[in-house]
Amino acid sequence: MRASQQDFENAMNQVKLLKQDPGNQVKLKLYALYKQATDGPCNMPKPGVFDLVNKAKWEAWNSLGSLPKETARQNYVDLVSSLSPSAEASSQGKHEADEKAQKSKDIVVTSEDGITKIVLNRPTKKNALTFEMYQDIILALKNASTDNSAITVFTGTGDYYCSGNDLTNFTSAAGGMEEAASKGAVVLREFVNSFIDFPKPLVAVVNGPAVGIAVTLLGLFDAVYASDKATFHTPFSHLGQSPEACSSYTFPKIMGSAKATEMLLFGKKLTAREAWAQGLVSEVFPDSTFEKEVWTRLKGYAKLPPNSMRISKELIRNNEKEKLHAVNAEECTTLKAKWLSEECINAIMNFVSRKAKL
Ligand SMILES: CCCCC/C=C/C(=O)SCCNC(=O)CCNC(=O)[C@H](O)C(C)(C)COP(=O)(O)OP(=O)(O)OC[C@H]1O[C@@H](n2cnc3c(N)ncnc32)[C@H](O)[C@@H]1OP(=O)(O)O
Repeated sequence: MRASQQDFENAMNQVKLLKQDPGNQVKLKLYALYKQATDGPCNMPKPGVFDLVNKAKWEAWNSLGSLPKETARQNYVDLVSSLSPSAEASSQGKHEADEKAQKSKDIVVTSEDGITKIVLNRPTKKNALTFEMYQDIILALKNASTDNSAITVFTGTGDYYCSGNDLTNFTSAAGGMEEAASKGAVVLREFVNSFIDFPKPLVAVVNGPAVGIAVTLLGLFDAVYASDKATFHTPFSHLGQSPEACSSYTFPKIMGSAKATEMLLFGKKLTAREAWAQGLVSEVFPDSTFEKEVWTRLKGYAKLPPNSMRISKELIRNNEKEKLHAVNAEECTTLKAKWLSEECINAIMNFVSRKAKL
């Protein structure tokens, strides 16, 4: 299969997220493939003998000769995927990769009865998502996409499903807001991409209130089951932010633009029944029987022929995958700028200094 422009852009983002320096040889190879994929064969004059760095880069690029742009793009994507954290894990064996995700502090991953369960496990902070948790979820989804389970389910521990992005992601970053915003945009893009591309049925078991990105992501799930104690709140304007997880596209499509506006612009909080009436939730259950009813049902669904479910999902998702990736890219760029705005910085500071909650 040929790497698309989107795959290429994703790979470029992944490079920025590498935890380990891949070494100069690999970096030169990445540079050369990138130049070949974007500019074509090297026709620049060779740098002088004392310009060591640029000379090494030139030589790496020039060594690719007339390699076609598409092949260079594919080779770049392959090389990055062999370096990415998930690939690092899978190259050490699938079992170890699963272990890595399962050992994660705030995300618990289990697989049983044909269901891979990804549990947000930070109840003292209402399951707010740290940068580390975003990365762990990316890895857990990558593993779940190829494990033996038929369906994958997200849920939360404690009284909340998830209170959205951990607002201290921005205040505790060593390099300050600028660095946090740049990192945030890259992490967010890859995180949302992993939901757009997830190949198996993805189900949310919303055990309590959901806030921010925990709500917007639901537009990318295949089914959403909610306790009647759950609420759905996207206070982006209150936070000086803008929508993410493709909700600027999925929400108007799911509920119509008038209802989407109330949520995404005015921050209207919905009850579970309102969210059901607007098409965001598949079914609402009484909290007293929620767990029992939902898991019984999901265990039944997990016995359906997995390939058939996968192919049906592919038919549905493929119609708009490209659009979703484009929306995700645009939302991340917009958010990166918003995170550096006075409106947003003030809102986050007010939360952190305990002056404001939602
Ligand atoms: C990098 C990718 C970014 C993607 C962009 C995503 C955007 C979003 O998700 S926007 C939404 C962000 N979320 C919020 O604004 C929620 C903020 N939290 C609250 O307003 C409240 O905590 C609450 C309504 C969720 C719960 O209120 P309450 O029941 O009164 O409980 P506490 O406030 O005492 O919370 C307990 C504990 O948890 C901490 N906490 C809760 N949510 C967050 C959060 N989102 N970020 C950081 N910390 C959170 C809260 O500070 C308390 O901590 P302690 O004081 O240490 O006990």
